[in-house]
Amino acid sequence: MLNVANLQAGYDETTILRDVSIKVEKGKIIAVLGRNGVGKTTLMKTLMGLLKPSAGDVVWRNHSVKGLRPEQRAKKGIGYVPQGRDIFSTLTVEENLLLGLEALQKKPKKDVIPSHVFELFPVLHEMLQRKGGDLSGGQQQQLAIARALVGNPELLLLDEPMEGIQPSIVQLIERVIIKIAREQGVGIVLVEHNVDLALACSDFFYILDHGRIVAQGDSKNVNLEAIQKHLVV
Ligand SMILES: Nc1ncnc2c1ncn2[C@@H]1O[C@H](COP(=O)(O)OP(=O)(O)OP(=O)(O)O)[C@@H](O)[C@H]1O
Repeated sequence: MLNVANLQAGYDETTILRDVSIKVEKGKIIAVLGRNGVGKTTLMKTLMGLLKPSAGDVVWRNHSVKGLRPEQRAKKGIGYVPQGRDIFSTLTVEENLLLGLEALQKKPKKDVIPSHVFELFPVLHEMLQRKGGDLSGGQQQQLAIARALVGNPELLLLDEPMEGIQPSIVQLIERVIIKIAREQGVGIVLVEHNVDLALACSDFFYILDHGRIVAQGDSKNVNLEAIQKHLVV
């Protein structure tokens, strides 16, 4: 589904990502691991089109999306939940969710939030009229993921969705990620600091170090000792 080949990207004159190649198959969860500042968010931004690569290609369903803007990529089925949630705090939960419809290729005649989103995150249904900014951190994170799901993505980019969230919500988000991958065939790229958590809910992992992929493999068959040197500070 997603084929990233020899990607190079960064900010102004600074190159951060070098020769990064990753693949994401339908219904598979890919974890991207690495210490602070190694380029995980830069990779996500480049996949979404917020940063322009200086070399390499991003191929989505057999077509390069390198020249497409973020909203064009969203319409092609790529959903993005940035680090730090990024919900609209002055809009209600319902208004935030309705914005997710903008990502649909064909907008429905009537603006309706698909009910499966509330099955995954029941608390959002109870809080439809509450302002986004008045939700707890965990609720805001659920709202951010739910808003991306309203756009019916086939690929979901999640940048540290469990960061700073209480364990029960972490478990809920983990269950949701696995469910949408297995049942809806959504491919997922998950950036996550907690190695145990990332490996437990992913199928395949990549480790970034200084902007390069330095290790990769099957998440269920990891030599933890071998990867530790890329992860400990
Ligand atoms: N807007 C920017 N302009 C210039 N440099 C940036 C910018 N954003 C990030 N960087 C730099 O790019 C490098 C990679 O940052 P990035 O946010 O991709 O790392 P990360 O692996 O996601 O880190 P973390 O785990 O802390 O979120 C860092 O050295 C960072 O300082």
